[in-house]
Amino acid sequence: MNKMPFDKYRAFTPISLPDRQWPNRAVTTAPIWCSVDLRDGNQALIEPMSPDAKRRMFELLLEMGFKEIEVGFPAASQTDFDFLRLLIDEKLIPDDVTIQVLTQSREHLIRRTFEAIKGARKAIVHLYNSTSELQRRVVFGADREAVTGIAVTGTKLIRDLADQMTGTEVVFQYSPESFTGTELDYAVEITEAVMAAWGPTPEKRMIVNLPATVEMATPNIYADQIEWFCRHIKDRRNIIVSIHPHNDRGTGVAAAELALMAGGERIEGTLFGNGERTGNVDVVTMAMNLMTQGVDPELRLSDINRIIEVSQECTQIPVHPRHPYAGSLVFTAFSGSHQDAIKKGLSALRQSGANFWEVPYLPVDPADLGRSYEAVIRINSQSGKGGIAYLLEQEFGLILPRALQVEFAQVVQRRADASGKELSAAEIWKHFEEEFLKADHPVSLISHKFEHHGENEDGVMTATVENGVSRHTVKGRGNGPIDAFIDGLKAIGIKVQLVDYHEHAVGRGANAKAVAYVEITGRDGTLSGVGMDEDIVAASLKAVISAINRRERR
Ligand SMILES: CC(=O)SCCNC(=O)CCNC(=O)[C@H](O)C(C)(C)COP(=O)(O)OP(=O)(O)OC[C@H]1O[C@@H](n2cnc3c(N)ncnc32)[C@H](O)[C@@H]1OP(=O)(O)O
Ligand SMILES: CC(C)C(=O)C(=O)O
Repeated sequence: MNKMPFDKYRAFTPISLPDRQWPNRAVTTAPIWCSVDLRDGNQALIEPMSPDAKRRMFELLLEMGFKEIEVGFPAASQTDFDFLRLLIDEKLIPDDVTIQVLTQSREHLIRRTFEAIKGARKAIVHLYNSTSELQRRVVFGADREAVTGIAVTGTKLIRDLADQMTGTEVVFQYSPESFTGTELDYAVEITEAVMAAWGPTPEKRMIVNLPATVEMATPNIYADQIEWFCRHIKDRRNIIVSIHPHNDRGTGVAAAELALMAGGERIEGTLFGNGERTGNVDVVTMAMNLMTQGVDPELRLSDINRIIEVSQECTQIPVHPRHPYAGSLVFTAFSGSHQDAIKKGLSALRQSGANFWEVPYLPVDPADLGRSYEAVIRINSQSGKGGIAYLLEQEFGLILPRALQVEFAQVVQRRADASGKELSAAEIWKHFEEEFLKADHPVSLISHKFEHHGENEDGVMTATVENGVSRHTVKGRGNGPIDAFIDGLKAIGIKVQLVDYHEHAVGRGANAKAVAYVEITGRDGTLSGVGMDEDIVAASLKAVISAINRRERR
C-alpha cells in the first residue's frame, strides 16, 4: 500500500504550561465582537465586494449589533479608501460603532490610512507585521531585532499622526501576525516593545490581537499560547487581548472558545466563516454556541435567513446546507426515529409549558433564528410513522390515530422507496387522499338517513349503497349511526365490526370539516378508513366505506 507522505510534516511542539488554568474556566459573557467581513473576508474573495455590496454588508453588520467593524485596508485599494470616505462623509457610522482599518508597518501606507480616517469620530488603527520564525526567515530575511524595529517604527509613526489628529479618537491595535508560529517569548518581547512605543494605560487600553493566522495545532495549544501570553506580558491591564482564529484544521470555533477561556476578551471573525483559505472563525456559530449555553450572545441572529441572503449576495459564497445553525438542512430530520423523538419532544414541551428548550435532536429552537418548524421534518424512505403524522398534522391539520399512522407509514415507505426521492407535503397528501379519502368504490354511499326516537331505543339507519354492480337500500339498527350502518350492510353481504373510532374538526368557520377515522375488522383482519365531510355522520359513514374498499382492493 502506498502511504501518504506524512513524514513530510512535523508535529507542533506543545506549550509547557503544566498549571494551565483555562480548562477550569467557562465563558459566561459575550466577548467584544469585531467583524472582519469587510477586510479579511473581502480580501479572500474571488471578486472583492463592490462598493454597493460593502455598503449592504456594513448595514447588515450594524443591524446584527456589531460595535466594532474592520471596514478595510484603505491604503491597499482605492475601493477600500473610497468606501471609508463614504462612511465618514455621509455620516453612516452610528455613534456607538467604531470602525477599524488595517495597515502594514510601512510609512506611505500608514500616512494614507490616516488620510482615510480623517473626520471619523473614533477609529481603531490596526498595525500588523508578521513575527513567526518562518516569516522572519523567508519573507523578511530579518532577525528578531529587525522585525521588532519594523513594528516599533510603525507604532511611533501612528502615535505621531494620532497626536496631530484633531476630532478623531485613535485607538491603537497591534497584531503580531502569524502569532501561532511565533516563539512565545518573542511574541511577548515584540508586543512589549510596541506597548512601550504607544503608551497604553488601564484607562486607555490598546488592543493586542493574537492571530492564528494559520491554524497549526489542536485548539488546546492555541488556548495554551493565549494563556501563556496573558500571564507573561507586562502590564496586562493596559491591553485588551483579542483573538483572530483561522480555520485551517477545521477547528477554528473550538480554538476560539478555548482561547476565550484562556484570557481572550475580544474576537475578530466573519459571518459563516468567510476568509482566507478555509476561512476566519465563524461568528454566527460562536454567538449561537454561547446562546445555547444560556449566555446572551450580544448579537442579533433572529432573522438568520436574511443574514444568509445578504452574506451570500455580497460574497458570492453559498452557506453549506449543513452549516451549524444556519444551513438549510440543520433543522430537518429525515430519519424515522429522529422524527418520532422530535414530534414527541415538541408536544411534551408544549404540554409542560417549560420555559427552557429541551427537544431531542434539536439543540436550538428554530424559531429563535426565524426558522419555522415546517422544515423540521421531511419525508423520504428513511422516515417513519411519527414524522409522517407530524407533517400531516402541521400541514393539513389531521391528527391520525396510531393504527392509521402505522398503515399510512407503510404506504409512504413503499412510494418513497420506489421513487428514491424525498416526498413533498403535497405528494404525501396525494397519497393519503388516494389511499383513504378516494377509497370510495366499488362500495359507495349514495344517501343516508339516521333516525333515533327514544333514549333507550336503538336508532335506525336507512342508507342507499352501490356495490359496483347494483344499488341497494339497506336498513340497520344500532345505538349510533355507525353501528346501525354496519348492521344494515350485512344485508348485502358486508360483514365487519367497528374496533376503534376517532373524529375531529379540521379548518375553521365556513371551511370547517369533520374528519372521522375508523378501524374495522372482518374476515381479512383489521384495516383503517378515513372520511371527510361537512357533516360528521357522513364523514363517519365514509370512513367505514373507505375501510371496506381498502379491504376489497387488497
Ligand atoms: C494575514 C493577513 O491577512 S494580513 C492582510 C493581508 N492583506 C493584503 O495583503 C491585502 C492588501 N494588500 C495589498 O493590496 C498590498 O499588499 C499593498 C498594496 C498593501 C502593498 O503592495 P506592494 O507593496 O506592492 O506589495 P507587497 O504586499 O507584495 O509588499 C510586500 C513587501 O512589504 C513587506 N511587508 C509585508 N507585510 C508587511 C508589514 N506588515 N509591515 C511591513 N512590511 C511588510 C514585505 O516584506 C515585502 O517587502 P519587500 O518588497 O522588501 O520584499
Ligand atoms: C492582520 C492579521 C490579524 C490577520 O488578518 C491574520 O493574522 O490572519
